[in-house]
Parts: sequence; C-alpha cells; structure tokens
Amino acid sequence: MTTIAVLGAGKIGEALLSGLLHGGWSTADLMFTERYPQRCEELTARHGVRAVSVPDAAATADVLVVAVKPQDIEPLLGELSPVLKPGALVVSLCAGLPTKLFERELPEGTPVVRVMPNTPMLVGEAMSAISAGAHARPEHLELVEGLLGSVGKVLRVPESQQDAVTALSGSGPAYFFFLVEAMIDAGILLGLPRAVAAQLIIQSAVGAATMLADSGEHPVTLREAVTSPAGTTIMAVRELERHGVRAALLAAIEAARDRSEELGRAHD
Ligand SMILES: NC(=O)C1=CN([C@@H]2O[C@H](COP(=O)(O)OP(=O)(O)OC[C@H]3O[C@@H](n4cnc5c(N)ncnc54)[C@H](OP(=O)(O)O)[C@@H]3O)[C@@H](O)[C@H]2O)C=CC1
Ligand SMILES: O=C(O)[C@@H]1CCC=N1
Repeated sequence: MTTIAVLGAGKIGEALLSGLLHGGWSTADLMFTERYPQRCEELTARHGVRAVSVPDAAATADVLVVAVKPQDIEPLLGELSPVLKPGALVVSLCAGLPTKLFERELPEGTPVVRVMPNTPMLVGEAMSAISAGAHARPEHLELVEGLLGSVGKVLRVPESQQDAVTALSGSGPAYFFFLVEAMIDAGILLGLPRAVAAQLIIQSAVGAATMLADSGEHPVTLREAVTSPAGTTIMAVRELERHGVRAALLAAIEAARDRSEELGRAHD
C-alpha cells in the first residue's frame, strides 16, 4: 500500500486526511507533520493518524503532500530537500506555486505533481485538478488520480491553467457558502426563523447541485424552468442583473486568478 505524509495539516491537509480515511484508507498508511505539538495531539485524537517529523515523513512515505500556505513554502522545502528519498513523489496543494519552484528547491529529478483540490474532499466530493511537473511520469499522475479519486473527482489540466482553476474550483466552495449565507439572511429579512431559512436554502442548494450534476442540462435551461412568465423568479433575476451580480462574479474570480499568479511570482 502507498504511504502518504501530509506536510502541514491545516484546513486542506486535515480535509485530505479525513477524506482519505472516509474513502477507505487506513490510519497505518497516513501520517502528517505540523508545527505545534498541541495541533499534532488534536489531529491524532480526531483522526487516529500519527504525527511525524519531516525527516521521518521523508524516510517512510512514498508520497509527500505539501499543504502549507504558499508564504511558508521555502523553510519547509529547505527542511525536506536534504532528507528526501530519491524517487519519492512530491504533491503540492499550494495555490499559485509552480512545479518549477519545487524542482528548483528539491534534489534534481524529483517528480512533482501540482494539484488544486477543494474542501468538499471532506465529504468525498472534491474537485481536484492535477498537472505534472517536468519529472513526473504517467505512473505518478495515475497514483495521484487514485489518491484524489478516493475523495472526489479529478481532472488533468495543463499547468498554465492552474491559476484559473484555483480561482474557480479551489476557492469555489467559498462563493457558494457566501451565497447561501446571504440567502439565509434574506430569509431573516422576510421574517423567517433562522433555522427554517437555513433548511430551505441548504436543501435548495443540494437539490440544485444534484440537478446540475445529474441532469446534464445547461444551467440556463434549469433556471428557465424555474422562471415562470410574470412570476416571482423573474422579479428576483431582474434585481440580480440590476445589481451587477454576474459582473461581480466575473470580477471576483478574475481577482482570485490574479492573486494566485501573484503568489507564484513571489517566489521567482
Ligand atoms: N483551504 C482551502 O480550501 C485550500 C487550500 N489550498 C492550499 O493549501 C495550502 C494550505 O492552505 P490551508 O489549509 O487553508 O492553510 P492552513 O494555514 O490552515 O494550513 C497550513 C498548515 O501548515 C502548517 N505549517 C506551516 N509550516 C509548516 C511546516 N514547516 N511544517 C509543518 N506544518 C507547517 C500551518 O501551521 P500554522 O498554522 O502554525 O502556521 C498550518 O497548520 C495553501 O497553500 C493553500 O493555497 C488549496 C486548495 C484549497
Ligand atoms: O484562499 C486560498 O488561497 C486557498 C486556495 C484555494 C482555496 N483556498
């Protein structure tokens, strides 16, 4: 069995560990590193996965998944480089960071796969996009597909598209959460109890997402089916257009793409 070490088990690192465990991986095949002992104890208590040092992770794991903030990458790679086993696969989940940064800081020939996942991996519904670095071979991509396939869907993309992917699906769940939060507030505005508003909106989101995923219909067709002539929905749609919600989404996602590019350039 492949052994996986998550280097930096914060939000996404913990989501990956938890998703892998739910996807049938064994605690014996998983490990993580973290900076502070208290965080290590919390994670081990929650998931039964062991905390290790970076040298121990490098000595025992077949795959090292880097999940620290982009701003923290250099010290981690400095620690990892001298202890990395030849042939070990390095998988980066870091927004913006190009594979060439890892290849520059790690021993010559290290295979690197860049991944942009998202937090729904916690419930086995991640969308992950993967790109090979210069030394990653087909079997490395297949290994990463297998790993991430146990926590959701996986797509191969050219690395040049990863900043756009980060802005769309990496950050994407946050946009939906934001929308749900605002719609629940609208229910409060209309005088509904918060718990009722939350149930109405969350189930509507689940239903809409399931229709999008299962029907194969275009979102426009699905929206049109809700929008009755001279009815309620068209009144809401007119307000969404009047307030520039579509333009706001385009600008927001472009800003996220620009930030991803900027995070990468910071390490040139
Ligand atoms: N959150 C998300 O939805 C997604 C995040 N990502 C990417 O994943 C990475 C992590 O993001 P996120 O999980 O949100 O961030 P977090 O800050 O929650 O997680 C990073 C964790 O790594 C720890 N850490 C930092 N340096 C080291 C080190 N040298 N050794 C061990 N642990 C270390 C941090 O500790 P401390 O808190 O003490 O600094 C923290 O617990 C980022 O690069 C981000 O771009 C990608 C897709 C989605
Ligand atoms: O906000 C971020 O930078 C990370 C990357 C994608 C989602 N969260």
